[in-house]
Amino acid sequence: MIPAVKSLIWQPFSRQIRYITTRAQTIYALSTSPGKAGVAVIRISGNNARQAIAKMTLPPNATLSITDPRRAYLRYIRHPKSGQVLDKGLVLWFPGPQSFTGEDSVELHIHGGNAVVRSVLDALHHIKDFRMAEQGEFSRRAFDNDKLDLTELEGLADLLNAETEMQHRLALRQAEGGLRKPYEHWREQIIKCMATTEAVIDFGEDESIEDGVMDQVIQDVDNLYTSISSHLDDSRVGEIVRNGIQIAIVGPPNAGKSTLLNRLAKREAAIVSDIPGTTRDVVEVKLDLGGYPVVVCDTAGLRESMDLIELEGIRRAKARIELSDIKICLLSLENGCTAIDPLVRSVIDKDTYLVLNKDDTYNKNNLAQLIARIQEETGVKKVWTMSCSTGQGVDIFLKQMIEILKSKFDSTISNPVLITQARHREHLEDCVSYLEAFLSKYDICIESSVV
Ligand SMILES: Nc1nc2c(ncn2[C@@H]2O[C@H](COP(=O)(O)OP(=O)(O)OP(=O)(O)O)[C@@H](O)[C@H]2O)c(=O)[nH]1
Ligand SMILES: [K+]
Ligand SMILES: [Mg+2]
Repeated sequence: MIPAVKSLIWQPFSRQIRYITTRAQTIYALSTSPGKAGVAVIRISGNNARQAIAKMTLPPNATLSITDPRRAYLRYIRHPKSGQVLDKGLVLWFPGPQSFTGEDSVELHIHGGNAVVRSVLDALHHIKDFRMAEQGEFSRRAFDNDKLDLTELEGLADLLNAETEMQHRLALRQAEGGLRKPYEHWREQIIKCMATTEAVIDFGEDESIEDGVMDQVIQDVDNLYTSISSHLDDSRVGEIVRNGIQIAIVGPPNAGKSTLLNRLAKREAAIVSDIPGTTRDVVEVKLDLGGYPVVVCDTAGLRESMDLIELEGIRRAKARIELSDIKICLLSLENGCTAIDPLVRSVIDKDTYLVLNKDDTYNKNNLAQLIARIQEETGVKKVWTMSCSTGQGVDIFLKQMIEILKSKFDSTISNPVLITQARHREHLEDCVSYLEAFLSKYDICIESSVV
């Protein structure tokens, strides 16, 4: 056989064999994070997991005493070859399929010292067909054994990465099947419609196919089209909350943008100076604002410039502004906010909130008139005055910003199913376009048959 053809046939087959043999192995890993801790959990999963109990907890020639599933037994943990005691801890037995992976599993809860953990992991390596798990392998096995589907696995990964209350809520819902249930329902409906349509194509003239079955299919496809389209029409809230709400601080040079960022971050994240054009790169800070994950970006001051590096900074600022969900435009009260630079004007839109900074330098007599004039000129809904250097007005600003986030995202977050990944959105968009194509083609068929 030509070698290239042979390898084409052999390769997938050998990959398959490798997969089957690795599946037969029992895997183990530290499930808690490494480092000093009161307790560390080592998880073992696979056909021979129970051997770990026999080989690691008993003195030689003793009988196996761990019998009840999901019950904690306090035992000495020993080296399987030498019998040397490595630690004393809890041993739990989870017979498959009632375990996370669906396979026989064992958990060892030992002391969380580096040397203890390392010695137990080393000891497990001495049991035949036991090996260290690869990254994500426990979840992979749970998936292969139908314990979790892909959306639940993604939810689980998001749950582990969740840093704020909203991300936690969203991920928990998904990990518990929040997306699986509607997606599974839609899938079943689509398969039913396809099966009926194919039956009509193949046996349409048979008397066994009742009249009007295609009308029902059209109705079902129409309903599917409406539900999936409305699921897609969510202003991308799920993806925004999962990845963090992007807030850009924009404005002319020296307005105090970097001073505001540092105050929000409670550290010197960006350089502050009285030289206009100090910030060039986009400086990002992650914050938790009232449970919402937020990424605040400080950007270069917007103005006409001849300086090539400053121009590059302005280009980067504009690109980031484009991607942001919310903009905070800072103007300085130091010069009385007499005129707004056209470049700054051009980035102000309905998602922009205005902050008049350096309140401490301003004579407040005609502040109300000034705010009214700026609001009229820019059309922004909300204007705050504050002093980023003294902190005056910053707390009120933050409190009201949280209210704005709530009104923007809360009602949608309480929606039981939200798309959290771009991949889900792409597939759903494809699905909607196929349903649409089916509906429009079917219309043509009906029209031509009427003619
Ligand atoms: N009086 C007063 N000075 C402030 C206030 N906020 C910032 N400043 C000063 O204004 C100057 C400019 O501040 P920055 O934070 O560097 O301004 P920026 O908008 O980031 O400037 P660029 O990065 O150059 O665009 C610094 O000297 C700050 O100390 C404020 O509320 N009151
Ligand atoms: K500056
Ligand atoms: Mg700056």
